Amino acid sequence: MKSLKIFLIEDDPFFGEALKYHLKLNPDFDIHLFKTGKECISNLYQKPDIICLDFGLPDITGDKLLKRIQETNDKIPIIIISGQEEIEVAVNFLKSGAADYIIKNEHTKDILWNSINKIRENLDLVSEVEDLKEQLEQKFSFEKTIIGQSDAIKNVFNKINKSIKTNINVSITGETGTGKEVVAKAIHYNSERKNKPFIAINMAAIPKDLMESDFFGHEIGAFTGANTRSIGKFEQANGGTIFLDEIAELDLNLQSKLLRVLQEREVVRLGGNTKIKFDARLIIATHKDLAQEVKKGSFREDLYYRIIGLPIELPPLRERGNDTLLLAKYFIDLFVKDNKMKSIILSKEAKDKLLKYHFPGNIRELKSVIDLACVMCENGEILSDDLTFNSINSTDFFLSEEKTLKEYTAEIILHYLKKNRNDVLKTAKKLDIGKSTIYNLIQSSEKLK
Ligand SMILES: Nc1ncnc2c1ncn2[C@@H]1O[C@H](COP(=O)(O)OP(=O)(O)OP(=O)(O)O)[C@@H](O)[C@H]1O
Repeated sequence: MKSLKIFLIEDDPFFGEALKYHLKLNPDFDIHLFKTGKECISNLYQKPDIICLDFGLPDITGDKLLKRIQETNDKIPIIIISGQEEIEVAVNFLKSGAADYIIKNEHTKDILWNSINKIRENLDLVSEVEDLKEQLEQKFSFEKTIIGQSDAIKNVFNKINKSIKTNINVSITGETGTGKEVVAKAIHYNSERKNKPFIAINMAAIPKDLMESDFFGHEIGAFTGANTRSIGKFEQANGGTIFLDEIAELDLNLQSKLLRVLQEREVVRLGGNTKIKFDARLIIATHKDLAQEVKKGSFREDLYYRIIGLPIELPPLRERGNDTLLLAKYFIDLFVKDNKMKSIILSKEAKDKLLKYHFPGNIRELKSVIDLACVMCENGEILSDDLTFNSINSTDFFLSEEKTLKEYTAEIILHYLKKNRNDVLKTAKKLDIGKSTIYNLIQSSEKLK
């Protein structure tokens, strides 16, 4: 715990020393005793945390000294110690910004002790809040935390910068693990809404029958088990940002309800009839091609146009070139710091291996590969063998077989044919090829048997 610098201004040497002696019983209190107001002012450069002032000093009255201190720094809590018992005097001091007013008597030292401790608790809270604010700002000053220097990521930074100046809806697309949520948070925490809530909802993670109540809230008795009123996520996000992740998973019924809510900018809780206004910026994300979903009929066209706003496309990691190595180094440094380890570097072979791999799980996968490599490596260097790829995406394996394009094509057609129970017409339509291509393929594979 940081020690507390306390200025004690008291002209009565006996009383001053007695207070000093008592307060010094707390080893965290760093007491500086002065006998005059002038001494106090000329020592303000030492930045005291608290000042305890005697009301009747020989060179200056308590109220004047209070003012002089406040002119230099109005944040320092000042405790007035006075022989005057009139309530009016105390009230005037408190009105002028004194933190406390203590009467001089045999209890002064104990009351002062408690008063200082209370102020200290407050100061600790204030500094904790300041620290957290600073951390938050650092956390989301996106150029420092969204790592990358490729043209692709610079383009993303440019779009983030554009979006934070207005309230435009933002739609973020990209494969899993490309940083869609990171970008959504960066927009929120760098916008004017940063001190209001950021509420994220993942459509793929909420059971369909709970979604509506989760979005819009419910009143008591709205459905079996609704024993309490619940405030929905849209209401919670008021003034801030609502992030709808995996929006393509929303069913058509909820899509139309969402459209209405976005048009009217108000929600009605389930089982209620009051319209509640809300003001939240909308950011949506999906790994699917929404325009394609509209074409397929699984996503409403009118909702699509309402939410699309400023589109930000996050490229897969494999298209970000050297960013893979920058990110790898960033994750190594994080791991080393979190685990209080000595520094670790990547060998040339390990770098080559990372650059060759195509990371279907993108940055999330890179982070887990690096974390494991930091644990496995020896002598502070990650070698190629320390990098283990546990990709569950079978495309890697499929492509690693190195067949000809004709062979791959045949394999794909046969796969879909089997999936469609040998329905040639359906398969041809799905793959957008002529049915004769499929018949020819079947014939030639029959011949091979
Ligand atoms: N450019 C980046 N710099 C540093 N860390 C990143 C970057 N992009 C993503 N990350 C990290 O990668 C992980 C995955 O990011 P995030 O959850 O934002 O991805 P996502 O696209 O929303 O994934 P999903 O589609 O699966 O929800 C997180 O740990 C995030 O902090």
